[in-house]
Amino acid sequence: MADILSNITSKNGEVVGVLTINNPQFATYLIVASLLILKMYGLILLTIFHRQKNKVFISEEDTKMRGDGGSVGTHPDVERVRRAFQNDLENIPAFLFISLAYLFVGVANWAVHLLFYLFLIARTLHSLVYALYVIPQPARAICFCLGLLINCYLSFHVLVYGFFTGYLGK
Ligand SMILES: N[C@@H](CCC(=O)N[C@@H](CS)C(=O)NCC(=O)O)C(=O)O
Repeated sequence: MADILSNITSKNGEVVGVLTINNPQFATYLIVASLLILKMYGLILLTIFHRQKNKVFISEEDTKMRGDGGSVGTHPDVERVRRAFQNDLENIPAFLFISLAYLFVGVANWAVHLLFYLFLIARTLHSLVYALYVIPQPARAICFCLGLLINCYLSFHVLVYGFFTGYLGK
């Protein structure tokens, strides 16, 4: 294990464990993961905002919470944010898992920082151009593809590492 971790050093230059807080790679994971989750909750809040604004609710009992009416139904603004959230669900949980596994591969700090922050930027922009500002394509497709490429790269790297190091001991 020591050789895997030999290039993970803290700010003081000491070799640190993968899942310790003074490992800058793990710190980046914690920061990016929590920001991504907060971003997803931002979309949930935006869904609630559009439901309240347009008085369209998901269940009968919700319509009775307001004195001024409302109905069970949907609205294009609500559906747009829900699609953005659904797309997050298709991409972010995979990142949360594979990026954590990637920390065990033992790569340079800059690679982790670059890939993780790029993913955060790509998914944040995806939400902004899809749910908030409705920017014409290919803006959303570019953001999506960047996130997808990073997830695929991380998965491939972890796969190769798992195979060669785990199975073949190289
Ligand atoms: N589940 C997606 C798969 C393809 C995908 O994620 N495309 C990106 C770039 S065009 C996207 O933002 N799709 C919109 C969406 O998932 O609502 C879909 O049906 O579109």
